[in-house]
Amino acid sequence: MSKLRIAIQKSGRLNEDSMAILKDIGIYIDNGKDQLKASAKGFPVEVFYLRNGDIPQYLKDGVVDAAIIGENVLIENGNGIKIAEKLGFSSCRVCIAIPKSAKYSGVQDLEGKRIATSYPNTVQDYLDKKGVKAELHIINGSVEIAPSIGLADVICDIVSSGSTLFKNNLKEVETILKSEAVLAVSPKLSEEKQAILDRILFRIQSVLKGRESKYILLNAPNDKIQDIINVLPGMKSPTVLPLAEAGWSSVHSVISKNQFWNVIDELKANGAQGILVCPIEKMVL
Ligand SMILES: Nc1ncnc2c1ncn2[C@@H]1O[C@H](COP(=O)(O)OP(=O)(O)OP(=O)(O)O)[C@@H](O)[C@H]1O
Ligand SMILES: O=P(O)(O)OC[C@H]1O[C@H](OP(=O)(O)OP(=O)(O)O)[C@H](O)[C@@H]1O
Ligand SMILES: [Mg+2]
Repeated sequence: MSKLRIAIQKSGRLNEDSMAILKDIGIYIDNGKDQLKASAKGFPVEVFYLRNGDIPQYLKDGVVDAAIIGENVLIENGNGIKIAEKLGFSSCRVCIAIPKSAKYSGVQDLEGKRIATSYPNTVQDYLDKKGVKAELHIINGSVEIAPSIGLADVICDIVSSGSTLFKNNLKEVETILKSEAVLAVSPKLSEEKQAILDRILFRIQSVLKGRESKYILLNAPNDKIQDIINVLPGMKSPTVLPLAEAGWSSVHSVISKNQFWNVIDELKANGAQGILVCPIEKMVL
């Protein structure tokens, strides 16, 4: 039986979360140090440890079938590669930044400027769309230093917290795109491998739904149960169980992680007590 070849970043920002999601979907690998390829136990998958920047070419050539990769790298260099799922980690944006002291009134101010970047295709596409001509300088790292050493007037690089820009006396003036880690798929995927990928996608979706949800349990007087149910929609409908103490019930439900703090006051106002909020490992719908 053939195995699905999945590439993940060998080391860097995506490695740890990529390993974690594989583990959460039941793909266990013995990742000995310096191992570049490993077979999963009990599942038809082989994991390849590669440089993030090299992965698009491997996908295009069908050397690997799928990969966990930054969406920004696919936009830069991934024509024809499809995204099967957004994975919700390594969120960042690709931005244009200029020295803090420089004036900026719009994208036309980039005309004729020297722009240092590791993402030349992304920047060129953006400039073409805006009808601006500039000179690109391609560098592979420490892009933010370029203006202070006189290599460029402007940079285009990844921004997350903004602290690298701040430390280098730069300010963000344009956001070109937003990115997060994604599961990308080779255009050369066979039908047999598509079936393995479908099983993986189903598992990933269960893990992602679990990550964004919480299990909530609370106690409330019976005459308040309907009000509480109205606040807590749940997956289908909440479970209501009688407590040993007469006149009281326990309500169990699932709630979006982001909704919880918005409804907590309403729950308390409706007489909820002993509220427990627990993580959900997987959610199969
Ligand atoms: N500061 C950041 N915050 C959040 N995500 C980031 C940040 N910097 C990069 N990323 C995301 O993580 C991906 C990997 O970044 P990282 O710096 O680890 O590797 P790289 O040097 O771009 O690639 P390679 O594996 O080829 O060396 C980027 O493509 C981007 O999607
Ligand atoms: O907005 P921030 O939170 O400061 O993050 C942005 C920085 O993170 C990335 O660099 P990284 O640390 O990955 O170093 P690298 O250039 O060696 O890849 C990116 O290239 C920026 O320099
Ligand atoms: Mg980096």
